[in-house]
Amino acid sequence: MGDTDKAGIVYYPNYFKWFDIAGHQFFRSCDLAPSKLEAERQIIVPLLDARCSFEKPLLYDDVITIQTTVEEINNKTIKLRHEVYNGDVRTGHGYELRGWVNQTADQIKAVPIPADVIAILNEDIQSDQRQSRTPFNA
Ligand SMILES: CC(C)(COP(=O)(O)OP(=O)(O)OC[C@H]1O[C@@H](n2cnc3c(N)ncnc32)[C@H](O)[C@@H]1OP(=O)(O)O)[C@@H](O)C(=O)NCCC(=O)NCCSC(=O)c1ccc(O)cc1
Repeated sequence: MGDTDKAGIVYYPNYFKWFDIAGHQFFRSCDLAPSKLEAERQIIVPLLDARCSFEKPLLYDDVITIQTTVEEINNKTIKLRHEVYNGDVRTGHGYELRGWVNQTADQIKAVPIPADVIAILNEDIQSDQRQSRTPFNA
């Protein structure tokens, strides 16, 4: 509701907010919750790059679903692909590139993604099982 303008059309920055929420949901669904990464590994996953293509309008009262999958695993970054659906109709898609970054009192530095995390993320690439589907009200 609060995500639309007076005419009832969704305001575009909301897509990036939904991407952020869906990305966090995705990491939680893989047992890689950002709060856990920070507490247990001193790792944060800041956004380095993002993109969105807007294909169809979204209106007041539409209930949307975000489908999130791993698009790329690089040395120190992960690219998540997000697709936004209103029912069966895709209204937009894009990506978030997140860094795998060690944060200590002294420094913030990207570091190589460890093998156990690569294995978890590869499972997502190879199967449809771990796609996070997050419903929102536009
Ligand atoms: C994250 C950084 C410290 C990494 O810097 P460095 O340690 O020098 O790493 P590098 O420059 O070598 O880059 C590491 C990798 O990222 C890639 N990279 C870095 N920046 C970019 C951009 N802008 N686009 C694409 N790729 C990039 C780079 O190519 C390297 O890739 P691979 O090695 O091939 O995997 C620095 O890039 C930075 O501070 N960037 C700004 C991040 C930021 O402010 N984002 C805005 C939102 S903040 C946020 O999202 C957040 C903050 C805190 C949290 O707890 C959670 C989230």
